Amino acid sequence: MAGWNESQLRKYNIKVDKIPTLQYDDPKVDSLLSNNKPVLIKGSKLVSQVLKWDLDYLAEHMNSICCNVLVSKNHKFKYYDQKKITPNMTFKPISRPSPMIFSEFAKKIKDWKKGDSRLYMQQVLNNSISQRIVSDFVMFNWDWIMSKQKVCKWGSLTSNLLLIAQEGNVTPCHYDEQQNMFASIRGYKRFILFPPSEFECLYPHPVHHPYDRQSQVDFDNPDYIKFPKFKEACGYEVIVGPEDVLYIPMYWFHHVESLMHGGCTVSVNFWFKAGSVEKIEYPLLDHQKMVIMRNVEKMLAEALHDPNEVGNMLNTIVLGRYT
Ligand SMILES: CCC[C@@H](CC(=O)O)C(=O)C(=O)O
Ligand SMILES: [Zn+2]
Repeated sequence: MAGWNESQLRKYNIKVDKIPTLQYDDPKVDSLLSNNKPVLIKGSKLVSQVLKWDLDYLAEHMNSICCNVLVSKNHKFKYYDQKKITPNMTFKPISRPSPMIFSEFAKKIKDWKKGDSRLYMQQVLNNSISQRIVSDFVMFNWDWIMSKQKVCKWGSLTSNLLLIAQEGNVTPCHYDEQQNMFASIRGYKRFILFPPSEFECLYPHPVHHPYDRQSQVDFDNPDYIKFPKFKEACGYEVIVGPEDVLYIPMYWFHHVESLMHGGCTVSVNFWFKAGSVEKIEYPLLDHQKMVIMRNVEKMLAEALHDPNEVGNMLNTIVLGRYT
């Protein structure tokens, strides 16, 4: 019945459990959402009006729009923050931005051969795209998604990213600081999610590194010497297909891949700001501890006036005293 099979998944040596799959009107959906627990939601019809968004349709209606496209020498598209690249830093990312007009992107995809650089379009949807795309966009099931935003007391919707990936593309393991309702329009994507409690097993880069929020572990070839606890990482796996909506809680790590031999995937995400916490309760939640750790790194870098001094000071504080 499923439109995919195991041979289309990349092989990793990671322990995974399942994520609950529920119908959109199941009352358990709201309790999982409100408790920052991932859930795959079926039947919401969030993007049912845009299932026609395939490469040809989008090329026809976005033809000359210049879009944000990433180019990678391999299959991984590891995001980096350009603002964190300092002049005296030697930073050589594998994937880099290469803006191009949609028709050029579509042509490169069609003509793509093994060995060519891979492409990944990640374009913010706004009203400057094109009349037709805007008129499709307003047909999303906004009543439903806004009702979820309300019941979970999330903050404002910040952006919708239109994601067009080649089969086999991977977004390596990272976390985001926003709530995410991820909708699949075409194709199948495999998600491996890890709760904030797995922080110690995933070794995110330092906050001041361009790869802030990204795991240092290469899932294709993990360095168990540098990252020994990665062996103990426990994740959750789910395949997201057309019309499915996956809730990715803020601060949950996620690895995402477009299934191999499955053709291009088209997805749209809905990023919401976190809600304002009424009052802090103890014990703290794991994601709140990630926020505290981020603030400690930021504060120390500020006080020391040099991000490279932060590690030394943290070691001085901890080694032989807290360990
Ligand atoms: C740039 C966003 C990419 C996306 C993962 C993917 O679909 O490849 C993701 O990580 C998210 O929606 O948070
Ligand atoms: Zn993400």
